[in-house]
Amino acid sequence: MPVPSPRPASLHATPISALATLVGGTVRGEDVLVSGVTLASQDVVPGDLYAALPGANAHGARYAAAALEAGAVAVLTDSDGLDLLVADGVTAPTVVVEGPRSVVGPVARTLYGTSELGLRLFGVTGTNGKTTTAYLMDSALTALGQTTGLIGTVETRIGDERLRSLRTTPEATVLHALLAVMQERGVDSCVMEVSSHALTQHRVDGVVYDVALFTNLSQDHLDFHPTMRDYFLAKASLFTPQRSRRGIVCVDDEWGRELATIAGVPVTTMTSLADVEADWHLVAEAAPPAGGSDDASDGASGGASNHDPADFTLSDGSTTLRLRSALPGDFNRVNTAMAALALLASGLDAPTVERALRSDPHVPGRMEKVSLDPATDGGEHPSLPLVVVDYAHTADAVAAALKALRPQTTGALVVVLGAGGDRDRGKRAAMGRAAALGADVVVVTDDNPRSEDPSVIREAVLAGARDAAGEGGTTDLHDVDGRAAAIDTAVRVAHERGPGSVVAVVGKGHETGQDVAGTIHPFDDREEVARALRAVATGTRGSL
Ligand SMILES: CC(=O)N[C@H]1[C@@H](OP(=O)(O)OP(=O)(O)OC[C@H]2O[C@@H](n3ccc(=O)[nH]c3=O)[C@H](O)[C@@H]2O)O[C@H](CO)[C@@H](O)[C@@H]1O[C@H](C)C(=O)N[C@@H](C)C(=O)N[C@H](CCC(=O)O)C(=O)O
Ligand SMILES: Nc1ncnc2c1ncn2[C@@H]1O[C@H](COP(=O)(O)OP(=O)(O)OP(=O)(O)O)[C@@H](O)[C@H]1O
Repeated sequence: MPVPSPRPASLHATPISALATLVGGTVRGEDVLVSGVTLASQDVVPGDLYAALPGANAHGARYAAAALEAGAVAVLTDSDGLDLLVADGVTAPTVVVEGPRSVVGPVARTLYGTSELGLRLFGVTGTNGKTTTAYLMDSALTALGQTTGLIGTVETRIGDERLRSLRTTPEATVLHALLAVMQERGVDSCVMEVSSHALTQHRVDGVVYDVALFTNLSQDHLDFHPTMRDYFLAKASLFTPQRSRRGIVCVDDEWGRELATIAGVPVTTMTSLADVEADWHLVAEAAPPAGGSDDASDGASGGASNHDPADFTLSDGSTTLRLRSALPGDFNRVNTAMAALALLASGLDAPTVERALRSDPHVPGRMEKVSLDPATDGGEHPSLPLVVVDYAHTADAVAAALKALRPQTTGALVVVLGAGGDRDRGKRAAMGRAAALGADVVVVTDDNPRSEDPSVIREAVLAGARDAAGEGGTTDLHDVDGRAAAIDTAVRVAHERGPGSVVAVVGKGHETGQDVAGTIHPFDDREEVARALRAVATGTRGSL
């Protein structure tokens, strides 16, 4: 998949003097026309303005010469950046403004003509559930015949064109260009994930969401945000008139409840908890009888839609929607309900929303079932365990994923997990604890170790798992160096523990690479699971 760097066909060449006036800056040197803007020297298109921003590693002014070499015709920077340009002998026309990161959005909006968006824009934020909710909405809107755009962790999509996402939420320069291209291609609605990093770094400035959604908040990203409150306030900034028109807030956790009281735009609240006040209540219907529609051994590879139908109602006292979560787990009912309320808020009526959400979404790496294909893998293998690949990488998400799989487990529930290196260290033990409390067997292994020693990360996860023993957590813990070996171990153990065993491989979901010491090695949990299943099937063929 190509990296997203599309530019709209119609450009709004603008003199830098006009941009300086727009952002309250001054021009040094000649007034020139610019037709695009980028903040990465590697992405310059001739005629661009290069936004040289102060960074954690370096000041972007250090890359101005490279940007000009690539065809940029002017620079936007702050006074520190100007000093660096002078020191480096760079004499290009320059717009000087303090806090340049915060003006990149409005500049991009002017150059790409995105101030009046002719499409409906949804923004989803929260610690967990952004990708899933965005896919549910995208799939519902597509089912209604709309042309959709999607911007998120897994991919960026404009209609049928798929682009690789570098981040959950792109830089403002890329975002405005994407929205302009979507307008040109007749996209009706775009659903995008909005990360807390993006909100803090002004990546979505200059964009106003028709509907903003908040799913939940739990510990994550404390390597970036000093405290949970800072993390919360970053998320809350989406619910202000500069950034959205209205909000849908899940008030299942206390952060959602606080957000509903401080939001600067009208919000509709939703809860799945009986004792919490909200505009809309989600009520789960009785689970289908055991052995009902779910079939752990059916053959299709991938896709999560073969799980229990999990019907539920969503009611505000006068209107009741009857909905079905195509994905397992209580939390996916919440995601489906959030999607439903966002669609209602965008003007669709209740029967249309019900119908649209009946489509079967495929959400890559989110509770995605992986099994062998009978056509290519030598027929049915009914004794193999059900294996689910999921992106749970917070303690809350690990607990929720395991809770969702427990009802489908009549043997042992085995989990494979690790924790990412160079990221929030505080969540490692909590993830281990959640794993030991939720599963019968815990296989601790490597996630993306990045620059850290993988054994040190595993030990932190294991320490949390061991601590849970006093609270009834399992003591069946394994430390396995290497994720492929860990998946093998888990599949083998689950198979040995007998029919009805389930394996959850969590943490990397849709990812197709593993970052070890700065090198991305090809690695896809789903492929590794299929390989491990095949090995067990082959090794035990006589008994299958
Ligand atoms: C922590 C963080 O978010 N850092 C972002 C920040 O980097 P920085 O301040 O360290 O930048 P820097 O490396 O010092 O470089 C300074 C400037 O020089 C520019 N530069 C740098 C090198 C070069 O060759 N040419 C060049 O022009 C850079 O584009 C930058 O503008 O500003 C850069 C652009 O200005 C971002 O690319 C960068 O995102 C990094 C790559 C990143 O990984 N961010 C992650 C953590 C992130 O944003 N994640 C969230 C999802 C979180 C989640 O929910 O899981 C996301 O939205 O993806
Ligand atoms: N509403 C929810 N509440 C709690 N956990 C959830 C919820 N939705 C999904 N999860 C869990 O969190 C994991 C990540 O889900 P998803 O990718 O949808 O979230 P996300 O917010 O996009 O995360 P990220 O930004 O890290 O990609 C899932 O694999 C699942 O285990």
